[in-house]
Amino acid sequence: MGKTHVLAIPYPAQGHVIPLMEVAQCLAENGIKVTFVNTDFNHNRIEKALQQKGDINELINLVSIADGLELWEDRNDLGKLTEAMIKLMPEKLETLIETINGTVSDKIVCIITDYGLGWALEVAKKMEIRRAAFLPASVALLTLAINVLKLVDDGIIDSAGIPLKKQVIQLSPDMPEMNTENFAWTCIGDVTTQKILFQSILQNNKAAKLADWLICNSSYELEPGALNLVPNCLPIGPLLASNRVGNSAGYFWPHDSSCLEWLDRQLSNSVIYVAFGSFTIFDQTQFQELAFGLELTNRPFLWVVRQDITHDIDQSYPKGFKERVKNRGKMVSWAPQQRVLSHPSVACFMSHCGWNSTIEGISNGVPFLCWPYFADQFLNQSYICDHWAIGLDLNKDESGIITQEEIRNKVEHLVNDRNYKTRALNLQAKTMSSVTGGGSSQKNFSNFLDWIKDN
Ligand SMILES: O=c1ccn([C@@H]2O[C@H](COP(=O)(O)OP(=O)(O)O[C@H]3O[C@H](CO)[C@@H](O)[C@H](O)[C@H]3O)[C@@H](O)[C@H]2O)c(=O)[nH]1
Repeated sequence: MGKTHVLAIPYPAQGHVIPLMEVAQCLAENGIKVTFVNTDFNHNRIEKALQQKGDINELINLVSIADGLELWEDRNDLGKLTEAMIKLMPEKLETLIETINGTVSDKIVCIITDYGLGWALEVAKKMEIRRAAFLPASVALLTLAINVLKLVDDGIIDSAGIPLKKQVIQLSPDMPEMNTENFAWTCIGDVTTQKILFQSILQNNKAAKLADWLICNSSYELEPGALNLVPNCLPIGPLLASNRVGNSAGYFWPHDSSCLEWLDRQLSNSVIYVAFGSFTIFDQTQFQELAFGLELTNRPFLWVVRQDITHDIDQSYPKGFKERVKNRGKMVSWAPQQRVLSHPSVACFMSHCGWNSTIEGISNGVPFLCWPYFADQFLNQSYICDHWAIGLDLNKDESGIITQEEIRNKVEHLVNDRNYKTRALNLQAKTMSSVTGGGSSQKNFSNFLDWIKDN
């Protein structure tokens, strides 16, 4: 008998590919064959960045389809990307499935798609294939998304998703507050982009009704309030490579593992880990101020400086910066983040608060310094600072800059007040209980697996 075969398709962004790849690895470990569909653009960089073939289970087959943009077009323009994808990808996906099913005996029995690609659920429905949606972000974000029409009715946003006034809302007392200015779609790009993203939320909400399963990278222990509002959303997280024996995969840039040896040489609980995910861009002034701030802390730091973190080709560090910080500072262009955060030398995490970074920090009991950039990151910041109280936010001065003194002061505050670390360790213990010893996420995953196998 052939193997059970599923197709997994992530939204084409780093924070979406990595956790869905983790789901795929867990399925493959349980004997499921997975066809993992990236966009051509991401497929090429993932293949290039892959360090060891063994990092991806051999039951996972990486394939790709076009995203509808030209090679040179800006994929960080999410409005443009969303429009291009919806025009071309449904047809490409359908053809891909037909081709696969026409050539192999073990036909695709189920599609697992990112919640943000509702059209893939429609394709699956049309082709009479069973379907699951995967949410790589917080369940709090999902509750916001599914309540957007109520927000329109309540006069909080207009029918295009634009806030009618600046205000703070709370969907449940057991969830963080949300500022209308920082709704996931209102803090991205220009108004045109925001309207496109809002329309896409409406379409995805509608398509989600076609899903037989909705799974997410969270846990009941972490987001009880939000999960109460969406009982059909089943958490299977935290999704981490360390839950199995293996490395994370699906990263867009090669990991520079020299930082692990550097971490080995640092004192326990001493290092500031600084990383802002895959989208954050700094202007030159802020970039330099961050460098000065790290210098001013007088503490060891590991800083991920992506090649595209500023618009300047030549990221210029302040004059003499590297000579002054010497070995106290380590800069890499991309780190094996999950392994870095589990290293005993790491004291705190200066982060953009992407959901994966948030989950990875929590799972290792690391307190945060929050520096959100866009999308759901402000909501995650509220979770971290106000709701779980495991971190501090970095505030801008009147000229809109996070100054070096602010960085130094907040680092000192966070590291010297042991309550942050204590709460972070407590949250870690609670959260990790869901993926150990038959915890709730393990049970959900096991039920999900049974459903997939039952074809
Ligand atoms: O040097 C690095 C830095 C990051 N990572 C990994 O890259 C992923 C980054 O994910 P995330 O922290 O979620 O950030 P983004 O890539 O910015 O993720 C996008 O997708 C997330 C999930 O929807 C959203 O929460 C974010 O706001 C959105 O920007 C994580 O698994 C990290 O471990 C590395 O491997 N090496």
